[in-house]
Formats: sequence, C-alpha cells, structure tokens
Amino acid sequence: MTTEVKICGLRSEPALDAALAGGADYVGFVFYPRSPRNIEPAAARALADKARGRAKIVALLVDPDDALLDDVIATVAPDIVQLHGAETPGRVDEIARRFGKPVMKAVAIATADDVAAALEYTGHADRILFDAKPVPGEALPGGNGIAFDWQALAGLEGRVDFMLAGGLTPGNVGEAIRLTGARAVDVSSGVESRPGEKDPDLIRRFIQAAKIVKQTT
Ligand SMILES: O=C(O)c1ccccc1N[C@@H]1O[C@H](COP(=O)(O)O)[C@@H](O)[C@H]1O
Repeated sequence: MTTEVKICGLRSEPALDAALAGGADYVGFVFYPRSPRNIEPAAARALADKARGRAKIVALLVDPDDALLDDVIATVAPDIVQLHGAETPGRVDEIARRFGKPVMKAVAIATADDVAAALEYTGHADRILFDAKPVPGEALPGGNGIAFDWQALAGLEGRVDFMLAGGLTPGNVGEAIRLTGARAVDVSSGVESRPGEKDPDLIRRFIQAAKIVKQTT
C-alpha cells in the first residue's frame, strides 16, 4: 500500500495534469475568497470533470453557510467536502446529513493536547486532517506552508484515520510519513513557486517522494 496524496489549491490545467499524471489520489479546490487559491465553482467544475474517476475531488470550504455549500456541491459535484474553519462536530454532522458527502474536518495542531481535543470529531467526520495552527494574525486558517511538531501525533498510528498537512514539501514529506505513520498527506504551498501558483515539477516530485515510502502496516 502506498501513501495517499492530496494536491490542494489547484487552479490550472497544467497543475491538474501534473497531479493526475503523478498519481495523486485527491485533488482539492479552494472555495474561500481570501485565499490566493480561491477558484470560482464553474472554473473548478471544468477541472474536476477532467479529474473525475481518476482522483477524488475535494471541495475545501471555511465555515461555509448552506447557500455556499449548495452552490459548490451542485456545480462541482465533489466526492468529499473538506471543512477548514471552526465548524463544530454538530455542524459536521449537519453538513454530512444534508449534502450526503463524506466530510474531512481540518483541525489546527500545535501540541499533543490539540490532537487529543481533535478526537472529538471522531464519529462525526469521516476523516480528520491535522494541519498546523496558524500563527496569531496569520492571514489564512490554512495553506500557510507551516509545519507543526509531528511528535504531537505520537501513538496515533493505526488508531485514527487521519491525513497530515501543514508545511509539507517534496523534501520533508518522506520523513513526515515515516515519523507519523500517516496513510495520507496533503500539500498546497509546498508545491508552489509563489502563493497560488502551482509548479508542475514540484507536484511530480512531491507525489514521488510520498509514494516511495513503504507503509509498514
Ligand atoms: O490553501 C489555502 O489557501 C487554504 C485556505 C484556507 C484554508 C485551508 C487552506 N489550505 C489547506 O491548508 C493545509 C496546509 O496547506 P500548506 O501545504 O501548509 O500550504 C492543506 O490542507 C491545504 O488544503
């Protein structure tokens, strides 16, 4: 079994093509106007249609209301909804029920206590995404290219279905997988030449570096 890879914040065909050719398992689209990776639902639909059946399509939203979810889900038809805001377990349930899509809930991590607190989403979200806690005053709730101390996830391997994110790059993703036992990894900034500008070669290198690591179980 190889590590699953999600390439997030796609906005162009060359970047999508690199993700698909490299063997990405998930491709993510960001629906958050403050992000340099924000994409309109209609533009995401065109890219998603090219990826459909080859990689799972993930719609990333931050504290979305039902109207935005209605629009994104009707237009893009994602396979998975990624919630990257302050959504409560109750709101996760509500969204999963109303839209009938698997939900991945992102949780901001700095310490092992944050990991323990994140487990409140077990039984609500289909998967938990561990991302670095943004530094206070940071512009975005995610996509900042910062890593957290992976030791915070010690002991979690095999007990919780999680995806690892935050500051991953082609250079550090192998070590991150080995240290945490992550079965799935997610990247945005680490495969960009500047915020919002994906680099096809970095995408290819990231997927290769993640997939080469042997999963032990
Ligand atoms: O990518 C964004 O712009 C973004 C905006 C708002 C919330 C989350 C966002 N991205 C997600 O953040 C993590 C970590 O990204 P990075 O690799 O450290 O840049 C990842 O899950 C992205 O999908």
